[in-house]
Amino acid sequence: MIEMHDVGFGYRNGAELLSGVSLSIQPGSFHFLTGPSGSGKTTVLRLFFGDLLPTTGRISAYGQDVAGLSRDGTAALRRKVGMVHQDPQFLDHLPLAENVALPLTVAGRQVDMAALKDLLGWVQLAPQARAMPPSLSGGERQRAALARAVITAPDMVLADEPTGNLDWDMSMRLLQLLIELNKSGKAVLVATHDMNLIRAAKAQVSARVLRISGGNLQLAGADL
Ligand SMILES: Nc1ncnc2c1ncn2[C@@H]1O[C@H](COP(=O)(O)OP(=O)(O)OP(=O)(O)O)[C@@H](O)[C@H]1O
Repeated sequence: MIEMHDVGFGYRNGAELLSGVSLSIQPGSFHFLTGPSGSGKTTVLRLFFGDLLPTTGRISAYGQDVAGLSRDGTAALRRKVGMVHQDPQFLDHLPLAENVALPLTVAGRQVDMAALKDLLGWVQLAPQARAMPPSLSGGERQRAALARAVITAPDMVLADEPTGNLDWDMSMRLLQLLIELNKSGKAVLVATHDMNLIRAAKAQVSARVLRISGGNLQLAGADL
């Protein structure tokens, strides 16, 4: 459904970071994206999210070239692709529940309060629904970001180092949520350098592990 075709990318002020990257994300698939710090994991996710455009090559989403999308088209793509950023940001003056519902409210869509309550329950944040973001712990922020990423019922969830600052127990809770999303049919793509997280996931789901190396993607070995 979302595909990179021979994509090259470099930030304006730097050398080419990615070259000849081709990757197809199929419905219901689970991918990990790994590689050293600075290799371009976040950049790949941002390209899939329509946040960056490739310098060369093409990204197609649902049969359409992402570079040709109008503003409304990009907004529509972002409702189909949920993104959990590495360091999720919230509007600090709004309670958690309103932050989670924001992708719907900014799109002028009705918020189904029962569904919002269920979603907060799913990420185990129902008691914090009225809490203000600055009072949340790191694990609560990551779970809130995941809830916000899936409130538009996307087909695909991108997560950038979602367990980066979490202890092992909280990392496992977050991983279970991602696995549940995948089992419900969503494609999941997780950028991480945590090999233990990848091993724990592979014990439960069939996941492909891709490594960025030399600006390209390679299938990681079976040793993981
Ligand atoms: N907005 C930007 N402008 C210029 N250079 C950038 C920008 N964002 C990232 N870079 C550079 O691009 C390279 C890849 O960054 P990216 O964040 O994609 O890597 P990463 O693999 O996700 O790293 P990490 O594991 O440390 O999060 C780095 O050298 C980074 O400094």
